[in-house]
Amino acid sequence: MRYAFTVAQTRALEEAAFAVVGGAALMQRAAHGLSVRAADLLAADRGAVYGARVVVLVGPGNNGGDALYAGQRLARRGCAVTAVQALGRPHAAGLAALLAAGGRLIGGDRFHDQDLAAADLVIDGVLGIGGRPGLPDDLAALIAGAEARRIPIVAVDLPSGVDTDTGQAPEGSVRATRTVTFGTFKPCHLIEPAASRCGQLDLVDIGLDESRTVPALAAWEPEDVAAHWPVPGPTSDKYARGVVGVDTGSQVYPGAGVLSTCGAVHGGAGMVRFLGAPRSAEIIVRDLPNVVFGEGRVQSWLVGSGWGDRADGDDVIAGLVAEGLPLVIDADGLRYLPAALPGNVLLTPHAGELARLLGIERAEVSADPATAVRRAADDTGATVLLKGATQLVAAAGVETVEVAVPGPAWTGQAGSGDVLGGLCAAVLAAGVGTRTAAVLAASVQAMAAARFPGPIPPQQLARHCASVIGEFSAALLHDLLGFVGSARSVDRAKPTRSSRSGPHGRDGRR
Ligand SMILES: NC(=O)C1=CN([C@@H]2O[C@H](COP(=O)(O)OP(=O)(O)OC[C@H]3O[C@@H](n4cnc5c(N)ncnc54)[C@H](OP(=O)(O)O)[C@@H]3O)[C@@H](O)[C@H]2O)[C@@H](O)CC1
Ligand SMILES: [K+]
Repeated sequence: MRYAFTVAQTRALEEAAFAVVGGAALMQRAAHGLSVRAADLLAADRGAVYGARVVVLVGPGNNGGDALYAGQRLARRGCAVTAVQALGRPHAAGLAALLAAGGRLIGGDRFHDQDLAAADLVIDGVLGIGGRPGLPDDLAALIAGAEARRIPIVAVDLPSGVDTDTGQAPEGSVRATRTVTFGTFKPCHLIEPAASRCGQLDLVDIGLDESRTVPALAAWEPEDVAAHWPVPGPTSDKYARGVVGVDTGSQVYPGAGVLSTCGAVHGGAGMVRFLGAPRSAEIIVRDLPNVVFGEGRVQSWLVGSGWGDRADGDDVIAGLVAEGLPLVIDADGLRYLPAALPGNVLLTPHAGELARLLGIERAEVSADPATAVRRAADDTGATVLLKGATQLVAAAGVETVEVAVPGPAWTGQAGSGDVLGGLCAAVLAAGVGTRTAAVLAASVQAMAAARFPGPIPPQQLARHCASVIGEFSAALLHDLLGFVGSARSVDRAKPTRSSRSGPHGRDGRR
């Protein structure tokens, strides 16, 4: 699990550490970690650190200070280091240290694209957590030149130009090969589009103590998903695995009914009851013969996908909410919400649907998705899974927003959301809590897309989800019985106390 803290939280953590060791010591720790990772990159790329030509883009704050002190260390290891005054006046002590080690400083107006031609590495120390989003055009053009020449770029703390707390990345923000961050992750490391501008992420321990601060984000990793997936035990029957009731699809959108059922089946439900559109049922009976159609015992419900306009939408949802079972409300079902919902109701909007729910523009959701999803949870009382490039889950009254394992954009296609609704309902039927179920389902779909990338139709991707889930099971059998499952490739880590509820208070309430 990776935890991220906002700028305000990071500043408070740094203040506390300052009081113990002083600001200069923290900067030296940061610069040391940065220089070691920059040197590793140089050694890997060109076989040696000695003799490398390093360009350090320096801004006016401590981010530039970190970069200058790292430049000093690289100069001492035999690199030719040129600091470029990219923005404002550089950190005075850091600059003096670099110059004393043999580095040099050039004014930004005297450094041009062609001067980059010989560089082996660019260090981006323009802006850190004190930065406002966006970079001046001439600086953005210089950075674009380094990217075009495929010169590796190491970002100090975060890629300059991005919005630290929201993950927005205005045109011209740095796209790094590697980002070396200090103390804690920040939201921009985990939320798109900034996250993919970080390249490889490294966290340097500078001695911050975040254990008593509730994180803004908790990002799941594949081993967390494997450790929390509800794998059936030796005595589990279909009711232990869980029965999903599905009321989806319509005469106009029969496919959504089929795909949501497909998601529930391949997500591991013990049984799926389809009670949705007759036209969907005609296809399901042929393609998924294990699905049943009569009323009966159900442990979670999935409704809304492919409904279109539905005259009894309000009544259906009100009735299921009153029943009290875990309930997934997807797509068109989101148009029929009662005023207040309990936390075991999971809403699965994409950005446009979330905007409609909140009565705001889609662009506002995209500008700060973590705030939007948390507000939706607080306003409705439900748990909310925001689908999209970064999949976020928020529960009412809970400060920390969960981030699902990211995957390739191949899941961005019609039908993916229907399958995801089914996956969510399957995990809920197995008895997993709503927030965790939503993160597990979104993560497994992303992991399947990462394992089997390409333009794969959603029903086939659902089958690949089943393969990924099967590996969690193979890992568990290995642990239980001591044999090596042939398909084992997921490293199954036992959840630690801290990853379940721990010091970061994943269940922490405001
Ligand atoms: N604190 C610590 O303990 C540690 C901190 N560390 C390091 O410090 C970094 C944070 O340092 P920082 O606070 O000095 O902020 P930083 O981002 O370097 O620059 C702020 C300056 O930029 C300016 N400016 C902003 N946006 C702009 C824009 N778009 N265009 C133009 N100018 C803009 C802004 O101007 P102003 O807002 O005042 O007008 C201000 O002058 C952090 O990321 C980490 O690398 C590590 O050493 C570990 C210990
Ligand atoms: K930076």
